[in-house]
Amino acid sequence: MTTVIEARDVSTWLGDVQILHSVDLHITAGEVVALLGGNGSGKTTLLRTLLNLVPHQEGTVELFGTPLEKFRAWTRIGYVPQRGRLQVQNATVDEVVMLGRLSRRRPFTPHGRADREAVAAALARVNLTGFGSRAMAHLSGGQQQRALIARALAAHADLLVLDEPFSALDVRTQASLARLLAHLNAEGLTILVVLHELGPMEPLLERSVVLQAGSVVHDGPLAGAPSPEHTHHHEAAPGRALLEPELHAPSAEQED
Ligand SMILES: Nc1ncnc2c1ncn2[C@@H]1O[C@H](COP(=O)(O)OP(=O)(O)OP(=O)(O)O)[C@@H](O)[C@H]1O
Repeated sequence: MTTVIEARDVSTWLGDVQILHSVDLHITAGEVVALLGGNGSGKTTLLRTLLNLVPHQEGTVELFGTPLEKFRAWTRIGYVPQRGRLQVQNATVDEVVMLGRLSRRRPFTPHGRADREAVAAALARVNLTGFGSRAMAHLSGGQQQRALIARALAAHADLLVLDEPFSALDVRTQASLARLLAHLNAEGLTILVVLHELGPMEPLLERSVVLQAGSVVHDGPLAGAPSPEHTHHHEAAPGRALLEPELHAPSAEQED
């Protein structure tokens, strides 16, 4: 099995504060793994550490078998950040998806037919054909997520890393996004996704990793655990029990 992510004993400080404590994470090709945990438990920091967007002070990270410090094949990884972090509101959908092609091209060469075809094919795969000239700001939340996934597909990414892609999406949009991710996984894409609740991803998930205060407190299958929507029992699988306070808290975001 090809190892996609191998993190060992990773600790990350942001400023003076230690956020991640000796985190281990192993993901192999073709897996769908959910990263769960309460607010501030370090999920985003872990993603950003794995992608070398913040430095880690202890431990080792390998991506596709290459140490992070030496890893250059960034087109293999598509990162879909939290929507609040999206800084491309004024760009058109075509421009955003074309960003996925930038790193595949030699510097300063204009994009050619192959790039335009790759963008069109990626938009078709996420069902956004015809949306290319629209501004990102004018898309719905679900369509924005699809456009960002298309950017990764245009780059021919093998690994998709998504940070709370379902937040602020209505239930129907969540379900259709989950179907898209299932489809892409069936085609071979490995998926690491930060989730606040399992929701429509549950059938797709083989494994969950739960962070609490920057440490991994659960890493294993979801199978057999009672649904979080139907239980308050703390004998539920750790991956669920730890999420319960948030699952049952009213969420303003979901009223979007
Ligand atoms: N630049 C920073 N300097 C110091 N602490 C930070 C910084 N950025 C985030 N933190 C803290 O790190 C902790 C982990 O944050 P992180 O965003 O990784 O958590 P999270 O699990 O993704 O949370 P959420 O579910 O709310 O998005 C939080 O306590 C946060 O306040």
